[in-house]
Amino acid sequence: DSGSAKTTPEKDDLEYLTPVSIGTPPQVLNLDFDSGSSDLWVFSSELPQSSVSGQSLYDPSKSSTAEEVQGATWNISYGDQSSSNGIVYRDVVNVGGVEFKSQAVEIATTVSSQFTRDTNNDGLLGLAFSSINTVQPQQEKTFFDNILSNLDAPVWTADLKYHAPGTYDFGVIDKSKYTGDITYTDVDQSDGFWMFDVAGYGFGNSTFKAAPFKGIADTGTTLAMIPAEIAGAYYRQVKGAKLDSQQGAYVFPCDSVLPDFIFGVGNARYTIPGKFINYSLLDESDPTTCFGGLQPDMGIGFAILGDILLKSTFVVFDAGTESTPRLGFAKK
Ligand SMILES: COc1ccc(CN)cc1O
Repeated sequence: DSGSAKTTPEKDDLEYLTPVSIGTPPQVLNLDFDSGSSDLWVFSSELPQSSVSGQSLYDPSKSSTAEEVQGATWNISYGDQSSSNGIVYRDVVNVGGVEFKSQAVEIATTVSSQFTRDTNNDGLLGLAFSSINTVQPQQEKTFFDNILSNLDAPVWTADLKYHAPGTYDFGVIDKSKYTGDITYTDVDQSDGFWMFDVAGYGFGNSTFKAAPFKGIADTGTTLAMIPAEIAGAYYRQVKGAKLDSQQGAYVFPCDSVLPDFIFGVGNARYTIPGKFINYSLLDESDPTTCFGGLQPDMGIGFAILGDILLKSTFVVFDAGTESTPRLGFAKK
């Protein structure tokens, strides 16, 4: 098997939403594919109306193939302090033509306000490792883990774009989506994430600094949260940039010309265009102050390489066969 699904950015590339068919007849929900978590959960007919503001709802009672997983519950919280929880069904799930007949579909009975306010986001499809799936008492597998043995190649790929639709592919590495070679690097999955070594960094006219740091490839995080000293050095190159203490984030004049940010994987070097790092207005009411796409990580011990970084490359999430999982990066 192999398949391809179009993924479409919300405003400012806040997140990328991908249509997923669930149940019989198919109910299509737009989910946020998240390589930083491992639960497939959806807005559902079991939610109180006060928690729903336009999202599409999965209703298991309308699916002839839905089966409740008796006694199973889930409860998840994310880095941005948002959270959700509920109960579990199994049903057929189809992503870009690749189908799994008994995927755990975690239906929300509670969602935090950030999700209620996120009106086009109907839930998340986790693509980190199944070891951090939150279903109890019996942990469930991610969609990728479930389909892995049927895929032509043990991979999924992300081709996210700046302010434009991209694709998530399963089971195939599409040569038309990248240029040059793919550079692979080993993944340490012990925390359940796609964690790898960034070989170093550079920006503007500085020379590349071979100062490795660990990071996770996280399609479900908007920005790139990097070691604080690197973020500080980057924004010192931007006239008028400052660390907004209230936000704990760097802001700068919107007309700033931001330097490109170079990151290394192995011997390869990739460029995040400065344009991507001029992420958005800080506040719709102030057109002069903008918010950076590179921000300091919160000292959690690893960087969170989200969409700002990922969208500048073609990324292969490779489960490996006998060997360890690995990540591949290519220019595009
Ligand atoms: C509030 O919205 C979200 C919270 C957390 C994640 C996962 N990083 C994705 C979201 O769309």
